[in-house]
Amino acid sequence: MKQIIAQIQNLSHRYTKDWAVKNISFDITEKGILGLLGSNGAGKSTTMNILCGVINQTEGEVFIDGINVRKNPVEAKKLIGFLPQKAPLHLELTVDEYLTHCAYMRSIPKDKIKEALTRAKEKCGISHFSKRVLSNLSGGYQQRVGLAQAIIHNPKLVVLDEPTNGLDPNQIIEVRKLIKEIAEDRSVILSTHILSEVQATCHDIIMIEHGHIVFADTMHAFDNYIEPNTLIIELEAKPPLEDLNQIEGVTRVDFLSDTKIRIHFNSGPEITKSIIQICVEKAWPLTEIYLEKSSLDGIFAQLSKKQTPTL
Ligand SMILES: Nc1ncnc2c1ncn2[C@@H]1O[C@H](COP(=O)(O)OP(=O)(O)OP(=O)(O)O)[C@@H](O)[C@H]1O
Repeated sequence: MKQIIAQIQNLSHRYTKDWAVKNISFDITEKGILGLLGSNGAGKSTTMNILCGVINQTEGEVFIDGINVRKNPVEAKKLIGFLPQKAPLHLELTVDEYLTHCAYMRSIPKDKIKEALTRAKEKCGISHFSKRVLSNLSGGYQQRVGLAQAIIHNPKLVVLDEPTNGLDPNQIIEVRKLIKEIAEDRSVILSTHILSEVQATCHDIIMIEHGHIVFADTMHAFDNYIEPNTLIIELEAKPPLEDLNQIEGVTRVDFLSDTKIRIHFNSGPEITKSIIQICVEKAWPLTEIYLEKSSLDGIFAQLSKKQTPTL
């Protein structure tokens, strides 16, 4: 059984009148990446900031390796590395100057700082930029420096708030790869509003909406749980609408062009068989058929109709 490194118990927080998060509970297991997925304003940053002891929660408790973050923040923070949504970089410093500053802030003994810098820089692929001023690095490399400061003290848990936000597609791929490498030695929790980010990097997923957990399980369970409810077909000629509407399970038909059609259905994905069958019967030359992945909004709509499993 996997060891638990962090426990979030009945966590609630309100800044003013409304609850930003309400009664959230989950565990973070040792090693691997947990994705916290939610749309803007769902409560991801609030949860992360409480987890890292940046703000104190209104209710509930957070334990890192058994240490209560609210009651013993100094000890708890030694176990956590944090890269907030806006990386806390000092752009006028060189990589070495900045990471040395971070090492001091993390109370790393003076004689261990060089070793800590070398290890973090190697892990994050920035050793060759040691003397480079941060403002002269690309966004992707600045984010690597942000990740290096998060692991400078070799924490057991690394918390990353929207770590690929604002990066270009190539930088996103590189940073995701690096996050996976970082998670080989420790636990990582990352927040994002992009489903594909979680699918590309995480083993477990927690979906949060309006401050509540709406789904919590493995990524594998999530992929099996979320069923597509639209598919696209492409034919060589326009088929009669009434024939498509008569297929069992079809709820709506949208013509994207004369020959490309989106079919909404409320039965299982086996509806593809019925569609192929009617194409054969009616001699409609079918050139393409595929199930569409649900959008985040679509998934939230599906989840709200189903009973939600939690970790
Ligand atoms: N300092 C604050 N004062 C008042 N309300 C806040 C504050 N910070 C966040 N909120 C509110 O709390 C709720 C949750 O915000 P939070 O930033 O945690 O969401 P999020 O999922 O991280 O969204 P985003 O991706 O946009 O950062 C939102 O309604 C937000 O407006």
